[in-house]
Amino acid sequence: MSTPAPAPAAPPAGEAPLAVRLRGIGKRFPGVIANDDVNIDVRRGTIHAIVGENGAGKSTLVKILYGVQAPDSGTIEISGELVSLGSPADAIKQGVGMVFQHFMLADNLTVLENVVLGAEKLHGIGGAARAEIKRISDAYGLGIEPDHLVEDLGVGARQRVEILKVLYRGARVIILDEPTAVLVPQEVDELFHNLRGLKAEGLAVIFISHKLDEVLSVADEITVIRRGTTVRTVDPVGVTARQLAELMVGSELPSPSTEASTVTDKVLLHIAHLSLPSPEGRPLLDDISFDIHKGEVLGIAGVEGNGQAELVESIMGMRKGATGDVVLHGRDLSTTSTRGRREGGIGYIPADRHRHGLLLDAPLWENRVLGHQTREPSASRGLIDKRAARADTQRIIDEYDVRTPGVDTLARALSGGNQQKLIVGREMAGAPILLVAAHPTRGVDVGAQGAIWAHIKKARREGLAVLLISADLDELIGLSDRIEVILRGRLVGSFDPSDVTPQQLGSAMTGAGDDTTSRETA
Ligand SMILES: Nc1ncnc2c1ncn2[C@@H]1O[C@H](COP(=O)(O)OP(=O)(O)OP(=O)(O)O)[C@@H](O)[C@H]1O
Repeated sequence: MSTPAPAPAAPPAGEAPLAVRLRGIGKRFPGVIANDDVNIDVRRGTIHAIVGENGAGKSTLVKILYGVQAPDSGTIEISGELVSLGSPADAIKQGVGMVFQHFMLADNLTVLENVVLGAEKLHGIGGAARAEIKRISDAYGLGIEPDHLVEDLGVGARQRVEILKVLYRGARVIILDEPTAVLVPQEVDELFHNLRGLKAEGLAVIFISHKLDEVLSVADEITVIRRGTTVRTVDPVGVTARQLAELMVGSELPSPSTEASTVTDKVLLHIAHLSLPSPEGRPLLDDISFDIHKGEVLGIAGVEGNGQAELVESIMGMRKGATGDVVLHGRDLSTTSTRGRREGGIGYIPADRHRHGLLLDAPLWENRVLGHQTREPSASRGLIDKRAARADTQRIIDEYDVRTPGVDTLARALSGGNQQKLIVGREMAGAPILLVAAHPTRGVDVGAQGAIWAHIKKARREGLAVLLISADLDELIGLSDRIEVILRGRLVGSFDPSDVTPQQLGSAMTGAGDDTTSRETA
């Protein structure tokens, strides 16, 4: 798909040749300019981070570079050659690969099967493919075994399989979309070690992240995008996270404030002996008991896949087969429907906003009503009050700074972080007694994250109880009054957030130092 290339410009002395040059990239959606004159140079052998607020246009830009979306204007050069990328297949042909945040691996297949799927022509599906996987794994220190089943791998290893898959297809430019969002600190270190290995071999790594400290520790260059336009590309040396954030938002950030505890002795949520069997035998939840008090935030730390999703869904009445007591404010809800639990006063921010949180093809005001069909202001006397729902949606848009043309925009058209802000605003709107929040700020930029924390803290001051699940350990430590660690469906340790480091939590989460570390087989 490449058009005749102009002669590549000679690289300036002392600088590596360009892997990618984006010039004047523009992309519009109805009512929104997602990219407007974006210019980025990415050199070979470097790690290049892209940062910006929610809705700034980062995903749109990398989707254009990966051939998922066509730009309205601008040019893309790969290794000095002008290219036209009509599809991901075109991008892969040009040596551009992408690792998405949601892994796309089939659990019940082996690493080898996953890697060769769709790329059988390269090295077949047998010995040659296996040898190539081993070669790549060794060359970049990925530690991947071709014959392991993907379902037996942890999150970090799955991500390395995704990276290997892209390398197997010959990528020289690798794009990663928020790769650290699901990793514990130790895994982040490993990933960064791997990324440095890729760059040492002359590859270019482009990654999007909202975690500015991480960006500063690993990137060679950082491009800041604001409202669709490149603000500047900076050298991380000598720049602070705060300065980066200020470049992102175009103004100074308020300082974060710490707050005194508001925990009372009144129990609002009482969970006793909550268990959930799995079809294979090993319980998904094993005899979990805890209380959350009025004005208390209980944080749950755990490596993804250790029961936190099941815990939340059991408390919300979404899991058949769960046993044990769920008592809210003295009322036994153990056999009550999900709707009944919500009406009883539980606000719910689900982990998977696309599956449980939003109707993507419905406008924002209908999404405001979702799950709140029977309550004011979206309903009165049992009927949906469209006008009130629209007005309240506009209030959420204003208060939570949801970047969108208006209440009639489809949820699908919002950037990930802005979808999340809408959900948080909706769930807080019902004045819940208890907020069950799974990853409330996942994919949300630092400014909006601070705003969501402030909303949660304010509600906590007013007596809200919160069950907080988060993969972001700084968030858990900063918001919680108490942290419990979940490992293989059991609560295995309790920590005081004022006295624990992310590294200590990370160790407890992986079971490091205790003899239950090895994975039990079902
Ligand atoms: N398919 C689409 N239809 C309409 N609007 C869209 C579409 N995709 C993105 N947008 C809009 O384009 C803008 C940029 O979105 P994009 O997803 O690129 O932002 P982002 O910087 O990746 O944000 P986040 O950090 O929240 O993921 C947003 O205003 C978004 O609402």
